[in-house]
Amino acid sequence: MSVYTSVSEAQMRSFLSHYDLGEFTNLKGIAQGVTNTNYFVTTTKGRFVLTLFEVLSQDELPFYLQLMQHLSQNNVACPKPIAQINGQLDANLAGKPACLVSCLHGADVAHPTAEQCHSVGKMLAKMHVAGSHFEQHMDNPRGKAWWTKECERLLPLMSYVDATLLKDTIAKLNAHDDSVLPSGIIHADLFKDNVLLHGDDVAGFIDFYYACHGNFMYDLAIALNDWARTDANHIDAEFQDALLAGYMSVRPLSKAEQQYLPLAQEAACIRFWVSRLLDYHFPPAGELTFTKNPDVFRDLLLKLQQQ
Ligand SMILES: Nc1ncnc2c1ncn2[C@@H]1O[C@H](COP(=O)(O)OP(=O)(O)OP(=O)(O)O)[C@@H](O)[C@H]1O
Ligand SMILES: N[C@@H](CCO)C(=O)O
Repeated sequence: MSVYTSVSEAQMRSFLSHYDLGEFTNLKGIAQGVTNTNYFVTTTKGRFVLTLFEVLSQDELPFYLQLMQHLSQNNVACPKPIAQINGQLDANLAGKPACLVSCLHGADVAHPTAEQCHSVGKMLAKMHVAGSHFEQHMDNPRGKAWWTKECERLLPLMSYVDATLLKDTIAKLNAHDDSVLPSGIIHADLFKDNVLLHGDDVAGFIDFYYACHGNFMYDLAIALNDWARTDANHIDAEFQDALLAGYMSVRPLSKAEQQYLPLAQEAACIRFWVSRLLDYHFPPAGELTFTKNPDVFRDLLLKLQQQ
């Protein structure tokens, strides 16, 4: 369950008085999701999603909401943030930073088809193109500096073999100059549970809260490592090709980007192997997350390196 913060109808009615969304009709907690509290809110003007942020601070919210606003205004499928009557996108409810966004008609899928992978690739390319004229900047909070620092506390807790794999791969990635590759706003967490699909079409990307600046191929690699990964934990060539073809139908990849793909996929493995190991060994106080299996990305990394 993921309604960590309860909201009463009276609180909701008072909250809605700051919006031009008609009268309150219904409030329903959303069971999925791990980090934040989410509700479906229905008013006489439609259905919306209310998020109460359990980790992000009020100051951090405007970047992500303005980014989603920019992307949705540029035909990228994602929720549209709803502004208050005073124009502000971020709000506060029950003592938590909060926002209302449009409700998308779709659902996430655990086992996508090749057609769905194609659509996701196409929408990711549209996002990269549209993000290139978003004027704000955000450094990647989970980039090279982060994994280099964080691996120091993980290495002593790992087997010799795993620690060597982690250390050597990080050294290889850090030695590679990826700053010359095309870059811009990336989603940086485009796993299957962060895309709502409607049939073969993308209803919307959600969860932009790791979005930042980075190279596009790395973003594509994060998506490939989840969308094309089978239950047996290997990359399915048909799904990978479909996602890449969808992407390239909007934004062709340069030769340098194509050559970088295998390394980008290793980087994407390291990013999530490290964050999952940190969640496992050092669960944050007031624990809200449940740990996803870190070994998946160690094993995928090994397979990629053996190819
Ligand atoms: N704009 C939206 N329209 C429709 N449904 C949405 C929307 N945003 C979120 N949802 C639903 O709420 C669920 C939880 O959202 P989300 O995955 O963003 O949770 P979170 O806790 O904020 O993030 P995470 O689980 O990645 O930590 C989604 O799986 C989806 O079913
Ligand atoms: N998508 C991440 C969790 C959220 O960052 C993972 O599967 O480890």
